[in-house]
Amino acid sequence: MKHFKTLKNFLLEHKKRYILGIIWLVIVDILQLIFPQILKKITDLLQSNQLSLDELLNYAMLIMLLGLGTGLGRYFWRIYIQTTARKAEYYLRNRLFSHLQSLSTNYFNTHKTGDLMAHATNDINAVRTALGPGVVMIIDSVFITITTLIMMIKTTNLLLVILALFPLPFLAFSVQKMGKVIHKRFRNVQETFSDLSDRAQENFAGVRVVKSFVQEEEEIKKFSKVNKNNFDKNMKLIKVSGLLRPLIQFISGISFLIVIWYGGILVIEGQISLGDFVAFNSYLSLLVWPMMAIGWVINILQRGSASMERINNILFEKPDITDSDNTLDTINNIDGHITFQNVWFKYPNSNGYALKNINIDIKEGTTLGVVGRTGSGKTTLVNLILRLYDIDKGNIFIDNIPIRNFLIKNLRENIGYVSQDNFLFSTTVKQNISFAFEKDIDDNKIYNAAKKAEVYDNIIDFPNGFNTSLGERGVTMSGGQRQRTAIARAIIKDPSILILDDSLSSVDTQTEERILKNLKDVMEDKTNIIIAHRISTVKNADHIIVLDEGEIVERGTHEELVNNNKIYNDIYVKQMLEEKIENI
Ligand SMILES: Nc1ncnc2c1ncn2[C@@H]1O[C@H](COP(=O)(O)OP(=O)(O)OP(=O)(O)O)[C@@H](O)[C@H]1O
Repeated sequence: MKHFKTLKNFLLEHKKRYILGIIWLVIVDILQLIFPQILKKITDLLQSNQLSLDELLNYAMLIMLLGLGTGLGRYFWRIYIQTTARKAEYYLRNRLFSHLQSLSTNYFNTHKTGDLMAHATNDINAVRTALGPGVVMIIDSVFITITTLIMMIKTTNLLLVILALFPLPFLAFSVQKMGKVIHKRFRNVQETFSDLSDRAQENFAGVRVVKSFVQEEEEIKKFSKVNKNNFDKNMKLIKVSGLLRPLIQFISGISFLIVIWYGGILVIEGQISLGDFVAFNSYLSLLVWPMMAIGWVINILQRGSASMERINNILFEKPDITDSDNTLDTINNIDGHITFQNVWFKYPNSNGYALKNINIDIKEGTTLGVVGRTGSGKTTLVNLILRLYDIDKGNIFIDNIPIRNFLIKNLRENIGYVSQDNFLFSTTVKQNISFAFEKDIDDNKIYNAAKKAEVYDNIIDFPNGFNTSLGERGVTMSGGQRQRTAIARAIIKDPSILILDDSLSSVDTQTEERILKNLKDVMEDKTNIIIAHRISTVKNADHIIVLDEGEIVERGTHEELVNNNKIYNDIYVKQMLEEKIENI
């Protein structure tokens, strides 16, 4: 149970609700124990012909009141305990999500999204079940077992109690064992169901690929296989879960059989009254539930504890990239002078260096162009400026201050980054462009950014203009439209440093020219880094570097590099030729 320590503060804060819930639970149990005593009284009075109609009515009223009290009590303990368990679930899920947000990029490279989703759903559910039904079952079953046993002994004799209880531990044992198997099989069903929905979802999302490759039949076969797997796992589950109830009835039936046989003899011999016999049976049926509950609760607590341990493993994970003791939280504004000094960088879990001995000086207000073959280290270079990763050797300075001395939040707020994947959220176009702002901002600012990024005309053609939803339930943007929306999202921040990572690759050369012309005044007072495969994108940069296998192999202006006659010129000549062929 030590894993639940993480919830110590939450539980202390909510202990009052738990205590109130437990009080109601005990009240319900006590009321349940009175019921067999009334039955005993009625039976004995009936047998001796001493019960008047009025008295019978009184007893009936009493039974009704008891039922009402039990119902009310059950409602209240549910309100106190179950709602607190739900609160714990809410608290834990929020805590897990905000902790995951604080973890570094590399954590998400090494952990599968599906696993993280499982922690956020299955594991948190298991913890909630332990804190809700788990707590109730333990207290309820212990209290009811002890008190019922006392009442049974008081009502009849010890031998009858021992004989009647003899089969019940088997009940607890079977429920515990079968519960384990049922849970395992249920998990298998859940897994196959998630395979099933993954396959269906992928197929609908990739319907164009499926149709263009004429793979419909093949996909139907594959789906049918996963569906069959789910069906088989469900069958396996039903085989065990269907057995549980008859088994419980069988084992408890043996107890009742013993009571009827031996208890009957005691009544015939006059050692106990008929009322005692009826009350005893009633107590016995009260005991069946706690015996089952003990079996269940062992599994629930074990599962809850294992899930809490898995959640703790995430909660105790420390982010790799953090603010250091030398952080200067007073620097809010960055001018944008970026210096790389003998920088070496290797990705975690990777053998070779992705960047080797990089030296660059990008003066504020200037533009650096970065070209190079795919995999040469261009994106890695900007990842380091954003501190998505920390360098292994050398120094990176911004405004002559080591990059680690900036608050990460301040550093990133001063950078407008258009990433290569141009990820957009499934919200409206407006919300995507104003993503960096917590509050609503002036619509004109959004329109202006969209105009600068040359996407305004496309957006106003969408069904709801800037309020159009994107993603599965909205419009699907073309690659070029996505790129330009991502540019608008970055420039609206008016950052000191603007980074465009291959952000104009999906637009034609004329649109590219227009965007660059529009961005000219945006870029004028900023430090800009433009990564591109196309020379036309970077040719006007103040300084261009060529990366190859993590090293800077050429540097200079466009004219200097063309005259150099090396990699840059090769790419340039090839692209000029391609353009000429296209224009023929
Ligand atoms: N998270 C990562 N873990 C390990 N290696 C990585 C990771 N990201 C990139 N790399 C490797 O680092 C090298 C540089 O990658 P990078 O993405 O910087 O190249 P790039 O020049 O931007 O390529 P492209 O033009 O295709 O975008 C590549 O060999 C790549 O495989």
